[in-house]
Amino acid sequence: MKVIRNIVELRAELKQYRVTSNGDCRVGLVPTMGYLHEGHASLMNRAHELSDLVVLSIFVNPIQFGPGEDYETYPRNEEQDLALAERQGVDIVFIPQVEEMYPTQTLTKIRVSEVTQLLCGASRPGHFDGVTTVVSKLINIVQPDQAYFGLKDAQQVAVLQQMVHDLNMNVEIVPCPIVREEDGLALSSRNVYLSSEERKQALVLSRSLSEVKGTLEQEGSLRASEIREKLISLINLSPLAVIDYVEVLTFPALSRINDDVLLNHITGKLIIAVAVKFGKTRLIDNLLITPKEAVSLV
Ligand SMILES: Nc1ncnc2c1ncn2[C@@H]1O[C@H](COP(=O)(O)OP(=O)(O)OP(=O)(O)O)[C@@H](O)[C@H]1O
Ligand SMILES: CC(C)(CO)[C@@H](O)C(=O)[O-]
Ligand code: BAL
Repeated sequence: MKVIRNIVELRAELKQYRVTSNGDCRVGLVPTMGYLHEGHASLMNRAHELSDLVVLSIFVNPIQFGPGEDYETYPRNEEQDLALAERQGVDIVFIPQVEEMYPTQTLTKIRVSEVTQLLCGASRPGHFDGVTTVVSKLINIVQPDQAYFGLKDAQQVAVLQQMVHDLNMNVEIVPCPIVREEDGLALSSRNVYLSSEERKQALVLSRSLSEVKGTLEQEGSLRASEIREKLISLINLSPLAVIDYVEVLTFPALSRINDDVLLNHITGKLIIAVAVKFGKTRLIDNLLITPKEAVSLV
């Protein structure tokens, strides 16, 4: 496994690789902010299935954090990350410093409209501009055939798919399923911030989502507002939970659903997404469903 910290060297290494394989190789990019866990490992596994060379990037991207967010305290552990990457058979790990990615004042930003307006985009103004800008830079540097992202951050997947479509980027965004702890909590680097009581109560995210999934499977004719109300009352049973948002939207367009519409009349996918704060820690989780399929399970 090669650990590379600058762009010139990374480009040279990739060029060499492409020349030796006569261009007959698929390069896969797995962008992360480090503090790696089994959710990240699942992206690397998927990358080994579809790509021949796996490039992992580890970069805590300052421009996707808002003022007062946790950029400075975001968990970091390079040694542990390199051990996990090695175990996963990653070929190249790219770990740039902030000065390498943003050497002078950056005057260009990539902004996707509409799909960035609700959910995390509403709670974290400017966040997705930071994500789309850094992911564009990583795609330009690595020129991957595939780039792998987790559906824990489902809005991020929708935004990035829109971006590569709109900008004709020659890369496939590969969404990967959410990896959970045995008790259901979605893995997240930020779980490390939780106190033991907060960790127990954080289960309310996955449990309330499973419960509304069960309700949808049993009763087809529900409205988005009924799902939202049920989720809000379930989450509020946890005294430490402070709801940021609870939304039921179409996916990947991320549009609101008029309350005249019964969900079982919708043919496409829906996302039921929640963001909840426990103390200073903000956790997200979601469920992607196809209502017609959910109803036909009955
Ligand atoms: N539980 C998970 N299952 C699947 N993919 C995940 C999971 N957690 C993170 N990922 C994916 O890993 C990639 C890198 O995410 P990141 O480094 O921000 O980790 P994170 O655990 O999501 O951290 P954070 O606590 O900042 O949300 C993203 O594509 C993200 O969706
Ligand atoms: C995609 C990403 C690595 C960009 O910084 C980040 O948003 C993340 O970890 O999901
Ligand atoms: N995985 C999302 C990165 C962030 O919260 O900034």
